Amino acid sequence: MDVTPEAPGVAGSPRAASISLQSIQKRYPNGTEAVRELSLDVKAGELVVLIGPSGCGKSTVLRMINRLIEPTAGRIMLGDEDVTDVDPVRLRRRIGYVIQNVGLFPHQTVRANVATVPGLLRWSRERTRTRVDELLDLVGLDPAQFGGRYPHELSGGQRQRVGVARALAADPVVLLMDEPFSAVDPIVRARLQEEFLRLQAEVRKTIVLVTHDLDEAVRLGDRIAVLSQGGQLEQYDTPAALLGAPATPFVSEFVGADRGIRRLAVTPLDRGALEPVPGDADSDLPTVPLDGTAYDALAVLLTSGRDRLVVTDAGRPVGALSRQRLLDLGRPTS
Ligand SMILES: Nc1ncnc2c1ncn2[C@@H]1O[C@H](COP(=O)(O)OP(=O)(O)OP(=O)(O)O)[C@@H](O)[C@H]1O
Repeated sequence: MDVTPEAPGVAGSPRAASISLQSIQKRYPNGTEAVRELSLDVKAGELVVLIGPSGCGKSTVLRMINRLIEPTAGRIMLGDEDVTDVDPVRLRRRIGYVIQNVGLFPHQTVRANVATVPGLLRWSRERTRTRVDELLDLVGLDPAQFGGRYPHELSGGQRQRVGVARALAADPVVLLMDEPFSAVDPIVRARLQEEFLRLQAEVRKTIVLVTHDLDEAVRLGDRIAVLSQGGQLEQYDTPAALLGAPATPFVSEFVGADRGIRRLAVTPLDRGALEPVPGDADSDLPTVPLDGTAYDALAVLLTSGRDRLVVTDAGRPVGALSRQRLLDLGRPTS
């Protein structure tokens, strides 16, 4: 099993811990088996997305990790520590949690909201203040401008950023996010996702994120866990592998007919997949840089109306791609 127990954080930020769910189960008193038996390992610093149809148990899995829901069976490890029976209140101070409508306290300022967990941990006023300002900066909100505002004085996207800052305030080793971007419109959402990826590159937390949006899963996830009813794990793979080789008919169906296009967006332009630059190539063939994706290349072909392009590295041609070759790259192997 390829699990890193802990990863060093960057400049001043502490570790991120791996998560190991071992045969966890949740059966409600009314007999509903929300999660029958699920085992899942998340590496330290990895961003894993849980996706699946409504009611399949995604939120239940997430809330079992911070014990907002008590598992009826199974074991949960954070790094090397078995936290199955650790006091849930203390556990939650090590685990950030971001939900759909953020759940900011409406009568507290942005600063006070972000300072919630440092307050519980009895940090000094000065340490808290420094940390809160640092986090507001990190999520792209000027502390001087936004620190004293109340949640109703913010846009949806800004509230969302405060939610993320609050969840990161006490340097949690794990961040759990339940549909964090679904309450904002698609344009704000795409921008938040992009900013969030930049933030994650900086803080490198272990993140488990629930979504029902496959594009979001593909864009954000290092790995994606596809669940079906009862928290059954259908496939756990990188976005490219999931789209390229769905492991079960359920996954095939779930990722849908347009997975070829989605797959192109996560397929790098590999030198090995390129065709030779034709000797008679006319010099005005469109170009795409080698560090782009197959999707970028297809977009160039479609907008230029040509059926071949040249791939360049530092401005020099290193190969060619025909439209057919590109479409083959998006074709599943199963
Ligand atoms: N308190 C409860 N008592 C009984 N059954 C419950 C309870 N909470 C959730 N369930 C059931 O457990 C199953 C899993 O719910 P869960 O909220 O984890 O699904 P989900 O995949 O997150 O769904 P969605 O995408 O719709 O949010 C559902 O069938 C739900 O009806």
